[in-house]
Amino acid sequence: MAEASSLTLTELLPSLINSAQSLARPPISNFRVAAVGTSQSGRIYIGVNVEFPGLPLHHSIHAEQFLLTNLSLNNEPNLQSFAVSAAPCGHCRQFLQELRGAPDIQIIVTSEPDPKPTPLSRFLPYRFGPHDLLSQQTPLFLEPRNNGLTLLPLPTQKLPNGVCNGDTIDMKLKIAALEAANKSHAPYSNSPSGVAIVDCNGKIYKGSYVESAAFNPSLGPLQAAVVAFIAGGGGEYDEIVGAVLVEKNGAVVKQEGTVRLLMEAISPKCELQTFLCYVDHQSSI
Ligand SMILES: O=c1ccn([C@H]2C[C@H](O)[C@@H](CO)O2)c(=O)[nH]1
Ligand SMILES: [Zn+2]
Repeated sequence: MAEASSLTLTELLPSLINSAQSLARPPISNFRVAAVGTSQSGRIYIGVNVEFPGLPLHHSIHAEQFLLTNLSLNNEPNLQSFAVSAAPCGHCRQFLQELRGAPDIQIIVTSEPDPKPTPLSRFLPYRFGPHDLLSQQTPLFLEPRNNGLTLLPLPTQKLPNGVCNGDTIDMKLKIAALEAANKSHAPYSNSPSGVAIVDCNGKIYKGSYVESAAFNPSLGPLQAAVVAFIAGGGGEYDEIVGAVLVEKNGAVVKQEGTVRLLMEAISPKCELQTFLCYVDHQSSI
């Protein structure tokens, strides 16, 4: 499309915003936000906002967070530029800092009178970010990582109340959740986690927890799995019939309670099981 209209990929992105907006799920605000971005691979990804009635607003997914999660699900190594239907909020400007080279990401705000690519550094000068807390060597979000987690319990491990390591849930779902936890970007708390959900057709969607250096804009693992569900063509949330959360034994950040809360709000009949995992130091990078 870009070639046919003699545009660069970045210049093409605004023309995709309207159709992407139709995928937003904002039953509280009725305000549809779409973000459409491209990576160095030249593929184009969308993001939309998602709101959950019956829960506090901080459970919402912003369009820009959806876009970054979508890039991660597709193993894209970076985000070059994106168009967005309204100016990115402070929370999203902060969340974008998790990417290496964040200041150079080009943003086009299509609601502006004269939309043109503007670097993120103009939207958020004096940035606080991963460089304030991590060493240069720590992988950032979208960079390859393996948290080296395994489901094998230590022989002396006693499981907390309500958590069982039984085998009633499909092994495939459990392995998918472990894979998601191994990809989780949680360098600030060292508490990676992942969720896998399965719909009534047996299709599995994975979501990895993503932390922000500023903590509050972090995105939970079930939110990330919901992004995979929507981006993967999922319909109503009550089609989600099974879910597994994998989180680290003894982690300082725990997801169980919050994941259960969100799951009960979107698909009350869905069975959710939590499994603890352990670090295998030999396989972590
Ligand atoms: O940068 C922003 C700002 C707002 N929203 C969404 C969040 C909520 O669903 C709605 C109203 O704030 O718009 C985004 O997706 N991105
Ligand atoms: Zn935002």
